Amino acid sequence: MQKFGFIGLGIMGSAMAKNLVKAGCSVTIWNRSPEKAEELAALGAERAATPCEVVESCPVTFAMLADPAAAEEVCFGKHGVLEGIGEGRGYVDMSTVDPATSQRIGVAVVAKGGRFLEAPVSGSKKPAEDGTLIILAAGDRNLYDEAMPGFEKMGKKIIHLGDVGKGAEMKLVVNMVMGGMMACFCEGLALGEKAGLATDAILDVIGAGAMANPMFALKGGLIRDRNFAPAFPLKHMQKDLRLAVALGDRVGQPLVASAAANELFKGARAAGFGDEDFSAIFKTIER
Ligand SMILES: NC(=O)C1=CN([C@@H]2O[C@H](COP(=O)(O)OP(=O)(O)OC[C@H]3O[C@@H](n4cnc5c(N)ncnc54)[C@H](OP(=O)(O)O)[C@@H]3O)[C@@H](O)[C@H]2O)C=CC1
Ligand SMILES: O=CC(=O)O
Repeated sequence: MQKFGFIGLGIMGSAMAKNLVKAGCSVTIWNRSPEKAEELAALGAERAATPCEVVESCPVTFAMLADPAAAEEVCFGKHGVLEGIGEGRGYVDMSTVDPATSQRIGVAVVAKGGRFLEAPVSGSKKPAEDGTLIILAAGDRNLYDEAMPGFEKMGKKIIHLGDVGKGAEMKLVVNMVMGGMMACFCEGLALGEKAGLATDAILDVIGAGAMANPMFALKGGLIRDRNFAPAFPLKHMQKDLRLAVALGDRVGQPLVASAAANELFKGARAAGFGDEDFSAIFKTIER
């Protein structure tokens, strides 16, 4: 039986870990808020008391955490990953973070004798539930091969992009595009509604042409129905835009539209919509 650890059981992590358990893997889990581990424990996952305990007891551990601060706390904090990682053990951080955070974690894990891979994912709650994520791995090749049986239960497309940092960069590029698209989409819907056009008619026209895409098809109806239940929390999209804009600074790429989208998402967070779906940017735009 394949054995994996899983740290971080939020919207994404709980669905991903569930797919490992359902596929018959032995999975040891930890989440900061213990109640989120209950459903998985009922399905047969083993609970650990700390991240340290998870990595100590598993050859390969996956993590899916909110942001750079969370990823660092779980790695460097008391009873964290670094206290348990030993010779040859693997740590695969699937959280969306900036390349520098990922590299810091990777260097520390390797210094303790462990192996490190970053593997952020593209695809939201439903693809996580369906095991159809796109996994953007980078780092230790042997660990990539060893983690593959786990990846195959979580994703439909798994790629290795090079050294640690490249997976994070790819993820930030993709999500920056997604955030900008959502902002423009919501402005279009709000403009159309104020001009007296029916939302269904706008969605129908967009869906029939070159701009048709699964995100607009899914989110369009939910925005029309004012359903902003979180699949991808708005606070995480703003974090991704912030990190993408910082990457633009670092490499000297102007990001005029994306910086504006970041400001919109910052405003939506300040308005209290951070825990709603990122499509709740519509509520800030329509006011
Ligand atoms: N939702 C989505 O559609 C997608 C999300 N992502 C990325 O995946 C990651 C997880 O997203 P998602 O599951 O939606 O987010 P959630 O907010 O649902 O879950 C975040 C997880 O991080 C944990 N966490 C936060 N802070 C800390 C901390 N200081 N110490 C320990 N654990 C902490 C939370 O623990 P607790 O339960 O205690 O709060 C929880 O397990 C993010 O980086 C996000 O950007 C990537 C692709 C799609
Ligand atoms: O990060 C979000 C996603 O849908 O991908």
